[in-house]
Amino acid sequence: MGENTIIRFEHVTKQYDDDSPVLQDVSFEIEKGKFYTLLGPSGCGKTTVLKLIAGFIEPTKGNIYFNGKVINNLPANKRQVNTVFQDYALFPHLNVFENIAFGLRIKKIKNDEITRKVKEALKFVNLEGYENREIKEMSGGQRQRVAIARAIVNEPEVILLDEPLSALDLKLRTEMQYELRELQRNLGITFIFVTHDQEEALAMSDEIFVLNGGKIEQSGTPTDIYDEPINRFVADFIGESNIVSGTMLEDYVVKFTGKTFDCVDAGFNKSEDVDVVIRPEDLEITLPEKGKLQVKVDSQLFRGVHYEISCYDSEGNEWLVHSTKKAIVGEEIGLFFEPEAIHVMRHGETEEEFDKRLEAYEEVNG
Ligand SMILES: Nc1ncnc2c1ncn2[C@@H]1O[C@H](COP(=O)(O)OP(=O)(O)OP(=O)(O)O)[C@@H](O)[C@H]1O
Repeated sequence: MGENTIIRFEHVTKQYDDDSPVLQDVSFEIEKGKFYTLLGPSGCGKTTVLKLIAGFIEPTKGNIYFNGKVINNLPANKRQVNTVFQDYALFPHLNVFENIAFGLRIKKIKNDEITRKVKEALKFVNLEGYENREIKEMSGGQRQRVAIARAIVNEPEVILLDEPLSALDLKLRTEMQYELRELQRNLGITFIFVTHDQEEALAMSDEIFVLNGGKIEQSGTPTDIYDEPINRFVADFIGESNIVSGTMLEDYVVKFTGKTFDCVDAGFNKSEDVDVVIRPEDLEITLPEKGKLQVKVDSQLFRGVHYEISCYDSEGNEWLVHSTKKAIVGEEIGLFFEPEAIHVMRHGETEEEFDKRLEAYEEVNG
């Protein structure tokens, strides 16, 4: 365990009743002072991970460590963790000041100390002077900030945020993404943020854990995960992708859509069936004879910065292209891409298997 590790999950399984486990043998480490995001589709177990960290539920198997100590059964109020809920869970009958002061009053902290701390927390979330406002007089974004102030006023080591931006409209949501990120940097507290919105995860996080069906599919920085998805699920879930089936003929040579291409991937079995990913922004529109693939333009949407162009090859695969150049619907065009744009993935490979394969390859090939 690294010296900066604050939370560690060691083979954690969570099962409710006799149902199949909602988390299965999950292991990961959270470091101090970073912004983490748990990303995945509805029901994949994100909230369950948060509840285990907060102490609202206990693991069925495995261990959870906080600063090196097992905390599996430690009551929630004994943990250095505060949660910001999706619906903010503010007290409607208390004003802003009393909402934020609530936890401090329970801890029997002196009045002048409470006033100082609440004011400081309000300053952090840009709500100075709002102490006496009623909750019902606050907008969605302001309530969000009160909820965050209520969490940071306790000076926890970790703040858990369960889809805290999902109730906000798009513009406010984007503003709050910046604010939250800034706030986390200024406070230096570990944030663990839950979302099913991949763009939000990419924009905000130091590290992302991609969850699916109670397991972590991949973890890494936003660029790691975007540029090197390890399997079809991650590629499909993070950003838009063109994913086709292919065959790895030998190291650095892959075949798909009936053609052979140079690529930068290696370490597969000879003639292994693989999934091939190319991101829409890595495809360039050109003349048919200059393209590596020949396709027919099916439809086109203007997206502000780029055109989103949908094309089909002769085998019926769809190719999505993001281009600043316009295409003509119904026309034959060529698609050009560099070898680096091709990402080859082993069917259903896990992160552990991926790392092992790479290690084994590097051992043999240096
Ligand atoms: N108390 C419970 N008893 C039984 N099953 C539960 C309980 N809480 C959650 N589950 C189940 O566990 C699974 C994971 O739920 P969880 O809330 O962790 O998912 P999530 O990824 O946060 O989903 P969402 O994005 O929809 O909130 C779901 O299938 C859910 O129905």
